[in-house]
Amino acid sequence: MKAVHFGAGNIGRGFVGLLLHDAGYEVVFADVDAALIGRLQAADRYVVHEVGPGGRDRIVERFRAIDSAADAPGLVAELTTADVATTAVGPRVLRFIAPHLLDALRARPGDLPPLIVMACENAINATDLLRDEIAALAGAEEWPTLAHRAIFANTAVDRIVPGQPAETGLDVIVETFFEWAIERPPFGDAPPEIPGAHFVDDLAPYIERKLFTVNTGHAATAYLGHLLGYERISDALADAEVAAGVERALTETSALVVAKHGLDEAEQAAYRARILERFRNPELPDTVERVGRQPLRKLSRSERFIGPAAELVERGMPVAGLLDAVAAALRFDVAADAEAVDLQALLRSDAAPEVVREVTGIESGHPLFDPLVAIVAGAQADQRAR
Ligand SMILES: NC(=O)C1=CN([C@@H]2O[C@H](COP(=O)(O)OP(=O)(O)OC[C@H]3O[C@@H](n4cnc5c(N)ncnc54)[C@H](O)[C@@H]3O)[C@@H](O)[C@H]2O)C=CC1
Ligand SMILES: O=P(O)(O)OC[C@H]1O[C@](O)(CO)[C@@H](O)[C@@H]1O
Repeated sequence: MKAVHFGAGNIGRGFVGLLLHDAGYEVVFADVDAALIGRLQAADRYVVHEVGPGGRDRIVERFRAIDSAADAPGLVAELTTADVATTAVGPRVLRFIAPHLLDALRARPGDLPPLIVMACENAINATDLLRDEIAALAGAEEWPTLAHRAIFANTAVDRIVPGQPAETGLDVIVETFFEWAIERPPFGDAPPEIPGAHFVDDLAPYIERKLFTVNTGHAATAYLGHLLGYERISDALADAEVAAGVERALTETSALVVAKHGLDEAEQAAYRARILERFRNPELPDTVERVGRQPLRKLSRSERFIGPAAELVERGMPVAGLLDAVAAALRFDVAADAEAVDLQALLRSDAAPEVVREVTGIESGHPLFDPLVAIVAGAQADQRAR
């Protein structure tokens, strides 16, 4: 069995690659980072170090690696005969993966079972986005002749894999916890065997609960923590003010997922508490800059802040905690982060209502519009005063 995995970064090596390896797949890592691919090609194993209670070392072997920028034909040849293709590259990179998958589906021999495609990104229905990119490239005439050569399944992935210190090389430090939920219906009666993953009939409650609890909470910790000058996530959450701000935002998103998906309120409260414990793990060298990275993506319409806030106000439910986190995100001024730089430039150049439309996708007339305009105007005033 062979799996081609796009993105040999933190989640690629520390989570998806590990679980596919443990499921018996030969993993072929594909990445555009030539140096990283070179190191993987030169190695015959790497270690995933789980830190925290019960953590142990896990060995990954039997992998190969291919430079997807330099050797597109080689990559397509690997994909053409693969059983599984996964990604962990970031939702905005999926469109660059699509052409490779399209070429592989074109070349796929008719006697092979469909290629299983799963995007493992922090985004709702990321695999559907990838499929739509491939279908658009193929066009309305060709796509129906190719679609049956692949099975597209959405997934929700959860494991904190922080930025890695340079001295660890290919090895990866991860938390012990992980969850990989995969939607079952695309597979009919025969889902692939991936111990460690679980198959669910309806992914929506899983992905929304995960994105609007883990990712809302983590990013809120990063933005509120950055505002108070913290570098590490665990230190930020030890601050009572940050912890209270995160708790307010998560109380709101919890109310939404409970109301929308009929989740048990006590169970959701326990899920939330467990997650905060994970963020507090002092052995995870995680930073507010990594967790807050790409604020424009995180402030976009269906993401972890605006997505739940929009639904909450539409239901007449409170959003003050989420709005405080958004206000902090607007002050995430980090020179090394291209999106943070763009966000600060936008705050300097555009009027507040325009910034709200461009960044959050919320239009005037929506009940969230005026509160967001006020928050943006506040961030602009702060910026001018700095
Ligand atoms: N790190 C974490 O704790 C978690 C991350 N995720 C999600 O996983 C995805 C990846 O995140 P990380 O692993 O943290 O990022 P990362 O930056 O460590 O890894 C991404 C990798 O993708 C590669 N890449 C970029 N463009 C590419 C392309 N066109 N083709 C092939 N490879 C390409 C990069 O070179 C890099 O090695 C993101 O969507 C993130 O939201 C999800 C859950 C947890
Ligand atoms: O690129 P993003 O969305 O910040 O993804 C990384 C996030 O995913 C998580 O691992 C949660 O699963 C967080 O640790 C981390 O902040």
